[in-house]
Amino acid sequence: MLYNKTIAFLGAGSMAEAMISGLVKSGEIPAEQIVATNRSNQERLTALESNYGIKGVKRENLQFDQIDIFILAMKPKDVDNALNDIKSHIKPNQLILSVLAGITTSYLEQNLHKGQQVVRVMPNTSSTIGESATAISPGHETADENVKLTKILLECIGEVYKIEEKDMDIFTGLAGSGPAYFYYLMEHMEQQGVLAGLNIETTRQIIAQTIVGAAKMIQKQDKTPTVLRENVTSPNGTTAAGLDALDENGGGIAISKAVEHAAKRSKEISEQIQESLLVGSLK
Ligand SMILES: NC(=O)C1=CN([C@@H]2O[C@H](COP(=O)(O)OP(=O)(O)OC[C@H]3O[C@@H](n4cnc5c(N)ncnc54)[C@H](O)[C@@H]3O)[C@@H](O)[C@H]2O)C=CC1
Ligand SMILES: O=C(O)[C@@H]1CCC=N1
Repeated sequence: MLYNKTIAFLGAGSMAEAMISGLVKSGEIPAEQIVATNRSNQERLTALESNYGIKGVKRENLQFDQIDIFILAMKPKDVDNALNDIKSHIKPNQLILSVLAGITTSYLEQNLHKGQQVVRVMPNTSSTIGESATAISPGHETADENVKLTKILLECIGEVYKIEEKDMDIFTGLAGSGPAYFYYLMEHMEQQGVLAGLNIETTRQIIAQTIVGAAKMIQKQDKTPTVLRENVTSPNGTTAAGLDALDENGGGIAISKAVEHAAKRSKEISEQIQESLLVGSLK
């Protein structure tokens, strides 16, 4: 289903690169069938070409009729310009995936053709190594075969969860932004390792393996995080001392707030974009 498809990334930043890397590494789609374009940074396109074997194409040279799947990968604030730009070049049956935080399928549908095939997608940067947790929510008129195609494509870069669009904000707070929370945690753990005299590289690998191990315990066993946490925690032992410090310093609340605020920001972006559309239509 995938092997003959051509894919164009509109936007060539971090997220596009993560997806390109994962797709190319998967071997499920030939690199030369992947195209990336951006506003004007030719150097960036050349780097993507040489690193992944894909084609970097200037926007004015993009052959829209040769593309099966477009992936919108610009910042949410640039979506208006991007949709205006592509609308006259695409057909309603061409599949548009959008990875933009907060941009709803309704918004995409309102700004593209009637019956436009759209799917909202939320990957994360672990796409780079095929380990993303990616959500998909199809548009109102998107055919089942296109949802299936989207799922097959995104399974090349990790696990795919089909969710209701109303849940996209919380998914973004958990998984789209999620890797950053773990990196933040790692930065702080690393500082302590180094402060105690460990070599930074060794410390980093120790922490990474600890996180991988904990994550795999959840994936491979039918046990809750609470049970697994309790198994680590000996009465009056080292873990209890660590967890007490987390509690005393608002660790749990901080983590909850991080997810809550990221989800809230995703919702806010939707509202702001929708508002700007309304203002535009009143002009
Ligand atoms: N970075 C991440 O971890 C994740 C990002 N996203 C979403 O991915 C999108 C991109 O994020 P990043 O890659 O981090 O941003 P970035 O700033 O690294 O890249 C944005 C790219 O879009 C290009 N661009 C802007 N307007 C354009 C247009 N009209 N046509 C073609 N290209 C255009 C820019 O030149 C740049 O190459 C955002 O909407 C974000 O919400 C979603 C999930 C995770
Ligand atoms: O920070 C952002 O807005 C994007 C969306 C999810 C992860 N990065």
